[in-house]
Amino acid sequence: MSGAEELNPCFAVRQSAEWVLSQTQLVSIDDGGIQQLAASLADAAPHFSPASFDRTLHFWDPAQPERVSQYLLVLDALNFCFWPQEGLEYEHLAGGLRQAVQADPQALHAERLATVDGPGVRRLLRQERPLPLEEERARLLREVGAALLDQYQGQAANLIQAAGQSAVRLVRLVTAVFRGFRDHCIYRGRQLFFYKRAQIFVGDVWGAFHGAGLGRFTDIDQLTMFADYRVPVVLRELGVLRYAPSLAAAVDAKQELAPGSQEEVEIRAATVVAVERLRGELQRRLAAEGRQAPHLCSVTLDWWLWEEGERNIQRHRPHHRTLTIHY
Ligand SMILES: Nc1nc2c(c(CN[C@H]3C=C[C@H](O)[C@@H]3O)cn2[C@@H]2O[C@H](COP(=O)(O)O)[C@@H](O)[C@H]2O)c(=O)[nH]1
Repeated sequence: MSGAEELNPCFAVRQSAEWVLSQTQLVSIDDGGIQQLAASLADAAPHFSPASFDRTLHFWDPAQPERVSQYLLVLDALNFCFWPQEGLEYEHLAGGLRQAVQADPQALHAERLATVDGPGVRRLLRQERPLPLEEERARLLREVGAALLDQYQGQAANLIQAAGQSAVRLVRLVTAVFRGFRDHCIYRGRQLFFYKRAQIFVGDVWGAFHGAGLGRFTDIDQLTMFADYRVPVVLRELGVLRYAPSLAAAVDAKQELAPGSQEEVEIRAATVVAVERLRGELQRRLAAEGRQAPHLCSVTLDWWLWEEGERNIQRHRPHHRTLTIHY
């Protein structure tokens, strides 16, 4: 491994996931499923674009890039573990925060974030009932507010600019500056990295700004997919991921899987590797057909898979359940 790779958190995610997959007993990747899914996506992939990012659900104002940046960092500081509350979904987080910023442009000012408490986060998202892990969400926001004030004049936009248009550098900065984004674990004596919220923040900045201005990155293709709890469901339903009977029974019975357990780690790692292999297969197919797919990358592939999950949410089997701040 070269020095540069040692510094590359996205490489660390790929390497971690590949290592886990070399040991897996509970989850396997069906290469026939990869081939089939790549064939079915060959017509859509050339149209993948950062511009598919939803600017109506999310806060967007072309005149306020700083405010958009602050919104996206807060969004992805809180973008985890909705499932303990029946009916609570990502759209309530994105939409609630958007309304908060539209109602009060200072709602996400770093000073406000640095002093927020649990009920304050609930009010920010316009939720009536206590949020899952509500005090943790408040602690994570206080950490973001304090660190922004300490190092970036309170502005997420300054943090983004400090990365010099490198997605890899921005993942490194986010995981260096904010403890809450350090999505890693020790498994069988090894440190494994997933960095889901740090990477999805970079993906969301790229998407919100349609790959221009603050959202311009020269290496966005370095990001991996975002190891959440939705995309594994889609890959399982599409015959790409196969669960051992014991794991399938636990997931389908909605039993909680402990963070860092073999079950949870194998699901997350296999999802990362499967999407990397799917991307490679799609790129090979399109190149062989002489077709261009300028924005085919793990980010746009991830978004397609996640939205495929949203489209089929009623019919798909349950997602795995891990109580965590990471995804
Ligand atoms: N891998 C991946 N995970 C994603 C997203 C998003 C939303 N991204 C939007 C922004 C731009 C794109 O166009 C997407 O529309 C949320 N999540 C994760 O899902 C879970 C919530 O699910 P549910 O309970 O159903 O709301 C939770 O862990 C959340 O962190 C994604 O894109 N990729």
